[in-house]
Amino acid sequence: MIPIAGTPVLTAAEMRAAEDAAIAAGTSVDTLMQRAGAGVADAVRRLAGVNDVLILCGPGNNGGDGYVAAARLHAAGRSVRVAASGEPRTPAAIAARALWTGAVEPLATAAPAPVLVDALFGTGLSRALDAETGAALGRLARQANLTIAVDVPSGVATDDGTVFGEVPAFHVTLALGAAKPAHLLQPAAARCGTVRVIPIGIPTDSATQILARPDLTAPPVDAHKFTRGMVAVVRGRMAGAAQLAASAAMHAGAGYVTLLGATIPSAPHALVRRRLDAEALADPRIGALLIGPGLGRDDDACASLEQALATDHPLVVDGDALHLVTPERLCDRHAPLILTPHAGEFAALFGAPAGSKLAAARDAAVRAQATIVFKGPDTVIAAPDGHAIIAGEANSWLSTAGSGDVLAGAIAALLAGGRRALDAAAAGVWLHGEAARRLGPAFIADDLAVALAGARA
Ligand SMILES: NC(=O)C1=CN([C@@H]2O[C@H](COP(=O)(O)OP(=O)(O)OC[C@H]3O[C@@H](n4cnc5c(N)ncnc54)[C@H](OP(=O)(O)O)[C@@H]3O)[C@@H](O)[C@H]2O)[C@@H](O)CC1
Ligand SMILES: Nc1ncnc2c1ncn2[C@@H]1O[C@H](COP(=O)(O)OP(=O)(O)O)[C@@H](O)[C@H]1O
Ligand SMILES: [K+]
Repeated sequence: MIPIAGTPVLTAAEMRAAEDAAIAAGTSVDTLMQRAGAGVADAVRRLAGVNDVLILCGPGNNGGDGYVAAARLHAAGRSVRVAASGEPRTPAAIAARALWTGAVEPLATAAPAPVLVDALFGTGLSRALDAETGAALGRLARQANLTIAVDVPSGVATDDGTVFGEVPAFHVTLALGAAKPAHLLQPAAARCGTVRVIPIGIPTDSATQILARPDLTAPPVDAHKFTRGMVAVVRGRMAGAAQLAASAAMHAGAGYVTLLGATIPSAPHALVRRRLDAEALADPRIGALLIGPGLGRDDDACASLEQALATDHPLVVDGDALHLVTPERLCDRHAPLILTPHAGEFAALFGAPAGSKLAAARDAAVRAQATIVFKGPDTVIAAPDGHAIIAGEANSWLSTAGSGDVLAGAIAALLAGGRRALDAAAAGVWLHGEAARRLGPAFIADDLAVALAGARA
């Protein structure tokens, strides 16, 4: 059982291709199923203790994994029963079924057990469970103390994270071979509980990875404020938003932060206030220019945005500014560019997302030739070269006004510090999530900005 941070994410088709490549190289489907079932049995043995186990087996290879796991648990002396929705239909699942010598109970009338293992459907699910199967799964899940899904909870769409009808929330999901988008994208991810990968001995490369803790070492001994990175934040109508972003940039490790468009000193005194003019924007030491938080959408906002776009600084575009640009206006910039839309801003800039959030973020990155941070309860970061990073579940108390401004400031600090755009965006999302995790419940965005420093440590 491997924790998923930093591991690859494969769609159903990519997983099938990896399995097919292993099969073409001489590993049989039955061997892969034995490895999967053995990994599941081992995990269940450790998680279930001495409690009785009920394994639900479906008609495909997910069900095959279930039969293998049942046979192995029985051989290990565990109390295990099997219930099925019908006969297995794939050759590998039929062979696996033959290894299980115990009874197979009808799913609809199966008695509950303290530990429920769902091996009904995996990556092959193409539509909603029939009403009887869905009801039985829901009933048995409610009556169990521990629920474990094999590969994915039955009823979630592997690739886009949608759910077909009612799907119980599992405690643990054992991803076979690699994590899939459904383990990270909502609403499916919330049904998965804790996700662990069960290796099945095949290479699983992918352009998509799960967010992992970035390298956040202290500045080198010879650092000075400008080598740590200078961030300039453009202030707009709602000054608080830009202040929050600037505070976040400071607490995320920028060496020098300036707020452009404000001249009256106020706390924090480390924040340098300057007029927004050509001279300030021409400062060659600016390592990242952030525009959008609280900018407004009036003529002044448009004028500020034009000024920012006329520079060749690395740029982070957030909030209102995302309503004032088009992908075509952005796509020929040469300097690094990061856009940080939430769902509404994404739709305004790129149109309603077609397909999964992952696919939509990737397409948007190509269209704007920018790194996209598509925010929400799940966050997808995508670069124009096709690489993508998905952040797992974050503290839902992040749903508070200004937390996006804090994220934009953190990303600007990491971009100014010299990271590539994708790395800066990923490190910013990680730091933001970690700060929220440390704060726990009901924090405000001001606290979140300050907590970035502790998260960095
Ligand atoms: N490939 C490999 O080498 C390995 C694969 N592994 C395992 O296999 C899993 C994928 O297996 P899979 O492709 O057989 O699909 P699976 O999810 O079991 O179900 C599909 C079956 O259900 C049917 N069906 C679909 N929707 C339905 C519905 N709503 N209600 C009723 N039926 C429905 C569909 O038939 P259909 O009716 O659509 O023609 C098909 O018969 C994967 O998650 C992993 O656990 C591991 O063992 C490692 C090696
Ligand atoms: N339910 C949630 N669970 C986890 N993170 C969330 C949730 N809702 C919002 N977030 C995160 O909080 C931030 C909100 O950003 P945004 O919507 O731009 O807020 P604001 O405009 O108020 O600053 C994003 O980083 C987003 O990913
Ligand atoms: K399953």
